[in-house]
Amino acid sequence: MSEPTIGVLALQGDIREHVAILTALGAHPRPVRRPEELDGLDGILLPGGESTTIDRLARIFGLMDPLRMAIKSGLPAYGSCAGMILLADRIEDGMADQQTIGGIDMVVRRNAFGRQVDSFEAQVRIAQIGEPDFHAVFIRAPWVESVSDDVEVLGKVETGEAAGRIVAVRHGNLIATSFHPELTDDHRVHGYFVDLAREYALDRKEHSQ
Ligand SMILES: NC(=O)CC[C@H](N)C(=O)O
Repeated sequence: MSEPTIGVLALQGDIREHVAILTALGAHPRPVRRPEELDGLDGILLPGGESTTIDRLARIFGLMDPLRMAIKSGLPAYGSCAGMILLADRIEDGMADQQTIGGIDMVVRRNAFGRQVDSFEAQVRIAQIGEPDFHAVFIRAPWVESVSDDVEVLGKVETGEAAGRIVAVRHGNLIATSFHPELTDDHRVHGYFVDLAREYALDRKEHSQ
């Protein structure tokens, strides 16, 4: 079976780590900086970093509308941390003119876990990737404040002060996590996304025959 080609938005943030994991999983990662680099993708990964910077650069590079169109047309996407913010239809505590790509019908609060805990680690249970719980690393992370009925909650924080907060969701072909799975050796979240991109690629091939 041919493996999916997955774009990694390469404007700012943890690009290299995601490319390495996607490669280890057998997918074909491709950095995306220009609109034409979205052509022919089976998925796109939006890395963590700083959502205001990524938004600003995406607008400068003319990528914002092409990304919106690609996602509207059904392209699978996975956003981690700042990437989660980019996939949210609405944000709280954003910068005054901050825009998102949108697609997931949810409200996400930026830097939600508070200044005292800029970063922390906690267990997250995600039924779709199985046991054991995912050991998640959060860095100035957002949380999901609320979701519409169309959004599936994939995971909540299980341990510590933030227990109960929604930190992983799926809406159609869009997945988002508050945490950074590229910083641990557990590749199950990336694997879940690669599976989604592989299915999308197969579907597209069948429909074009
Ligand atoms: N690690 C991250 O991606 C942090 C996200 C960052 N706080 C933002 O608002 O974009």
